[in-house]
Amino acid sequence: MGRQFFVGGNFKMNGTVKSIKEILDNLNNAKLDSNTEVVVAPPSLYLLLAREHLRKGLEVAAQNIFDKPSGAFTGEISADQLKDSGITWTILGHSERRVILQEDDQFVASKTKAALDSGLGVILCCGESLEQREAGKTIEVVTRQLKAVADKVKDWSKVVVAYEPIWAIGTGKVATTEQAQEVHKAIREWLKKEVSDEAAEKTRILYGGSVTEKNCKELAKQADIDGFLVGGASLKPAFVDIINANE
Ligand SMILES: O=C[C@H](O)COP(=O)(O)O
Repeated sequence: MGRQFFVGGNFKMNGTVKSIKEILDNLNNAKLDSNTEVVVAPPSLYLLLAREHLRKGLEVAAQNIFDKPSGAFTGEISADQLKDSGITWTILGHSERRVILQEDDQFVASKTKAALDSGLGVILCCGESLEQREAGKTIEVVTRQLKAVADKVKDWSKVVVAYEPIWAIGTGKVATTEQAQEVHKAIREWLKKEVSDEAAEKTRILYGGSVTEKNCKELAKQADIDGFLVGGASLKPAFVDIINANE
């Protein structure tokens, strides 16, 4: 299909100056598939360190932004500030923020619009809970999350969708290749129907949830899996093998 493979490393709230430099050095010194776009997302305190330390061609993402450009918003960071610091991507709508910090679809959509308006790329996360999956509501939940964004954003050229079933995140329970491909295909069909033919053809759809160097190759073979958003394994040297899963 010609979509460039994309692998994001979401460090979440992990790392120290020392350990993050070690992870970045490991990437800097590795032979990485030149056809794969690589983005790492350290905690916000370490974004500049990552930008300064990472070799050219490897990009840095924030794990979140606020939807206003500047002002009295204690503790928040804007898309413009990220751009100013050489950060080119942000993750948005991660389930940990949706669930623990109670971010709703509208807020995620508003932040996605703010990020895109400022020229950032967005890794837009979606995914269902185990309860929703067992109730047969996976596609309904995922498309509802995406629809809130589509209502505000028409140009999806800088959006990468990350499908992350909540029950697979950090649990060691990876979705089967069939489960993942089924949802990715449904997301692509939804993009065709609700956004555009072009968005359906070009939007990368990543899988996230207990991806490791062991399961990544099978997942990468699926027609609609265009890469991964990796949590725990992105902190380990084997992250390189996941980046190279599509070789
Ligand atoms: O953003 C990454 C996902 O939440 C996956 O995390 P995990 O690879 O630790 O399961």
